[in-house]
Amino acid sequence: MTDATPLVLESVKLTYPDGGHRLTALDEVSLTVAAGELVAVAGPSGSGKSSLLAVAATLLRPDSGRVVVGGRDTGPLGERERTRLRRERIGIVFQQANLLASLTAVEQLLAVEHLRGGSVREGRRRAEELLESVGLGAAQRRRRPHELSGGERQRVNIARALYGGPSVLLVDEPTSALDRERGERVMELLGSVTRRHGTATVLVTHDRELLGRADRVLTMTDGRLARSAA
Ligand SMILES: Nc1ncnc2c1ncn2[C@@H]1O[C@H](COP(=O)(O)OP(=O)(O)OP(=O)(O)O)[C@@H](O)[C@H]1O
Repeated sequence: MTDATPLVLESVKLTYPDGGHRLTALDEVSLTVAAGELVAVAGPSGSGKSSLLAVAATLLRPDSGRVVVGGRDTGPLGERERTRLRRERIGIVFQQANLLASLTAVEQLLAVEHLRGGSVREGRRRAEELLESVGLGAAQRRRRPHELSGGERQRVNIARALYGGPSVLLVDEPTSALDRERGERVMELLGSVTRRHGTATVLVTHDRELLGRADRVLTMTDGRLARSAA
């Protein structure tokens, strides 16, 4: 493990094809996130928030600029190395909890262990502990996604993202499917998870009311990132 800054984006530009032109989704975006820091990125629909996460997750390559994870410039890495880096360093929580319908909560996490080629017995203990730490009781840990509430599913999703011990946690609209109270509780959880696990966490949302738990709030407007006035 290195103690380099977990996540640094330097002058990142990302464009998509748009008819005969290119649409600029990220316009010279720079961002540094320290271990144990929760950064929230707010901004209207289409401003580039998901694109920011996709680039930080090394799922998309920027047109220019650098994405540095744990001190390592990801630009020169091939696809296989990027996949390994993601598996070892980056936890991703998508908008909808994309859990596998036939697996219990514990098994969702064990599926990650399986991908990593690790020990299932060790994995089971870790899965139980992580699920407990995000607030899921023993009975809930045995349930399949359709037997859990939206907030509980999102907790499973967060526990699964933490399973590999990531130094970077990227979270896309974690509360969009939840009512206000459950949304606030998930935000509270993300704050405590960030501190407990020491992750560099970036959370994007269009919901400004949920930003109170963040250490820093940034605003995305037309692909540009700026410190929020409020
Ligand atoms: N694969 C793609 N191809 C072309 N254009 C895209 C693609 N993905 C996103 N865009 C465009 O890039 C811009 C930024 O999109 P992005 O999804 O990053 O915004 P967002 O802030 O996450 O929006 P939302 O809050 O609605 O999820 C938008 O104009 C969008 O239409």
